[in-house]
Amino acid sequence: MDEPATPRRVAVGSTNPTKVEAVRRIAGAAWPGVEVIARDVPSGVSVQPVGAAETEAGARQRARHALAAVPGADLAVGLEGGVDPAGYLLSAACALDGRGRENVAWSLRMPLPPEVVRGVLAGEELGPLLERLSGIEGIGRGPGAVGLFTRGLVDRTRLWEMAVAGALAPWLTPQWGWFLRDEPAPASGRRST
Ligand SMILES: O=P(O)(O)OP(=O)(O)OP(=O)(O)OC[C@H]1O[C@@H](n2cnc3c(O)ncnc32)[C@H](O)[C@@H]1O
Repeated sequence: MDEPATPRRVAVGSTNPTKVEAVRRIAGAAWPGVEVIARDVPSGVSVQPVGAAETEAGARQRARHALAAVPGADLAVGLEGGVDPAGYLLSAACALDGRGRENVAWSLRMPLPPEVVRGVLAGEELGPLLERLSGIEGIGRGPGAVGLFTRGLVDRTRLWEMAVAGALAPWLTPQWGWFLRDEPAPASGRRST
C-alpha cells in the first residue's frame, strides 16, 4: 500500500467542543489549512462504554460514520470516552479511518474516586454523574473528569489531543512503513484493507 497522502479535509464524529477543538489543534498543527468538519454520528455502543473493547469499538464506528457523513473527507476521527472496570480507570480512545487505513491510540488513563466508581457500577452515565457530584454543568463539554480530578492541570481537550496525536502518527511519519502488509498487525491498532 502507498504512503497515505496529506489529508485536506478531516471529519470528526462528534460535536463535543473538547473533541472538535483537540482535532483542530493537532490536525491544524500537522497540516496548516486543513479543514476540520464535525458531525454528530452514532457510536453504535452504549452511552457509557465500559471496558477497552467497547470503548475502542465506539471510537472506530464514530470514525467510520464520520467518513461517510462528510463528503470529500479523506480522513475521519472517532473519539470515545470509557470507564475500564479493571481498576475503574477513565480512558479515552481515538480511532482514525483514512479510507482503508485505520489506526487507534489511547490517551491518559487514570483512576476514578470510589464514589464515582460506585455510581458507574450502579449504571449511571459518567457525565451526568459528575455534574451532580461536582455541580459543574456540562462538565463533559469542558474540563471533563480529568480536569475536575487534576484541579485543571489537564483538561478534556488536552486529553483528546494526546490520543489524536498518537493515532495520527502513521500519517505524520509515513516513511516508517506503518501500513506495510508484511508486518504482523497488533491486536488493537492499525489495519489495512
Ligand atoms: O457528544 P459526544 O461525542 O457523544 O460526547 P460525550 O462526552 O457525550 O461522549 P463520550 O463517548 O466521549 O463519553 C461517554 C460518556 O462518558 C461521559 N464522559 C466520558 N468522559 C468524561 C469526562 O472526562 N468528563 C465527563 N464526562 C465524561 C460522557 O458524558 C458520556 O456520558
